[in-house]
Amino acid sequence: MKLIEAKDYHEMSMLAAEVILDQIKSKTDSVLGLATGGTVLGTYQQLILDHQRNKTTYQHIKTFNLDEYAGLSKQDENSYHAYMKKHFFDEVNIPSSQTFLPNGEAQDMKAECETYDLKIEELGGIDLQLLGIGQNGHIGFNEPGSSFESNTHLVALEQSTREANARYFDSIEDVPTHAVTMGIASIMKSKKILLLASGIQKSSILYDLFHSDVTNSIPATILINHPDTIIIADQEALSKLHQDERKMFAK
Ligand SMILES: N[C@@H]1[C@@H](O)[C@H](O)[C@@H](COP(=O)(O)O)O[C@@H]1O
Repeated sequence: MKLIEAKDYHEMSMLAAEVILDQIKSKTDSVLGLATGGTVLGTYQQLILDHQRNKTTYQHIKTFNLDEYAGLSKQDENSYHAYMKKHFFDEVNIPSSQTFLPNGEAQDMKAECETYDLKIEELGGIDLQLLGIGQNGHIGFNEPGSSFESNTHLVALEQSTREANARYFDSIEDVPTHAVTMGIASIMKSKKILLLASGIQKSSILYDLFHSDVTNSIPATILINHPDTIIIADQEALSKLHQDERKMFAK
């Protein structure tokens, strides 16, 4: 795991966009694993700005999102389908036939998950997976206790996760209780992983991430076993780590 320290949210987003653009430039038909949430919004904004200024093309890019709420229609403004369309897909020249998200309304969820994993494999696997991190250490929606062997599956969301995401909904009761998420094994198969963290609310989990052994009670700790993981975090998110520790992890 290589740590890159950013001054603030804006710098984190700019650095993250650079990593993604390097990937796209080195392989114009890259398969990108994408994330939702507040942390990655600025990164999408930077990619859109670059697309407008430099005409970087997404014509041959394929994308797979990490997760989707169960039971929300694609049109629901809180669905991750709607988030991706609004904040990224509609703003770059990516053909919609090349963007994939789990279907949270699938009748047969097991079949949906299997098909999703197969599709990723069929397109050659994920070259670069973008990740945020939950305050409880979840990646995607792999909550504490998730198996490291899991592929795409249906999960029950922790109350704390529903509370953290309630800010987007009218009330906590409206936050779905379940979601479909790529599993930890699916995420670990990505050739490269880019995890972003910003803000004081992520400082405790980042401290734990760098100090804890690999444990499924903090799912993100598995990332230390991945050969090519970059973490870009801002100063607030790193504020519980000593300067010397930050230097050590930056190597
Ligand atoms: N399922 C998403 C994750 O993919 C995201 O990384 C995380 C952090 O969200 P945020 O960036 O808004 O803090 O929580 C959500 O629940």
